[in-house]
Amino acid sequence: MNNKLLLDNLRCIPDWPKKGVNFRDVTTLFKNNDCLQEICDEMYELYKDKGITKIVGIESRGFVMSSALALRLGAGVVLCRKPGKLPCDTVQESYAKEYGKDTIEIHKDAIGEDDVILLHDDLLATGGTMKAACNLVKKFHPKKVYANFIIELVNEGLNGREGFDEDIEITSLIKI
Ligand SMILES: O=P(O)(O)OC[C@H]1O[C@H](OP(=O)(O)OP(=O)(O)O)[C@H](O)[C@@H]1O
Ligand SMILES: Nc1ncnc2[nH]cnc12
Repeated sequence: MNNKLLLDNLRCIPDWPKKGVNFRDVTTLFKNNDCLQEICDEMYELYKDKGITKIVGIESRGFVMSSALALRLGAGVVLCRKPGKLPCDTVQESYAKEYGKDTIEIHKDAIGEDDVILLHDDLLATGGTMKAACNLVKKFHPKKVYANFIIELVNEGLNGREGFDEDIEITSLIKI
């Protein structure tokens, strides 16, 4: 069920960063402690029994709740970053974006075969970023991979949930 507190506090900016895009600005949830608590509580309920050992936060808005939830779950945090930002050896994955290509990367020693991974980002639009992150994490052969978003865009014809591997369990807190 969609959460009224979160929906009421989420700012939407029409035509940003370009005409036709309704930008869902999660910073208006992050700045509000009631919303932050609510997001953390809901995520905790979803994942408290899954044995999550590491949360992989996707740059940059995925970093915020990753660390809050990791502290609550007793898990670690791994940063999934845009290229050239991580200082040590990395494993990379490239993916197609609306215009051109992009790449994300994770430190080579960040994940092991015993890990149960929760990937987290603020928002699912086309799903390109998260599908690439799933492919990247699978290169480490963890025991299990989950994916979570605060916001899932379901009414814009983007079909972001399509194309994920079937073994990835996906959740979102609010669907718009
Ligand atoms: O489902 P998709 O179509 O891949 O879009 C979703 C991605 O786009 C946004 O990030 P952005 O690239 O704006 O990066 P930022 O968080 O660093 O601003 C958002 O935070 C997701 O990571
Ligand atoms: N509509 C949207 N709002 C916020 N972030 C996005 N990333 C991709 N599409 C977005």
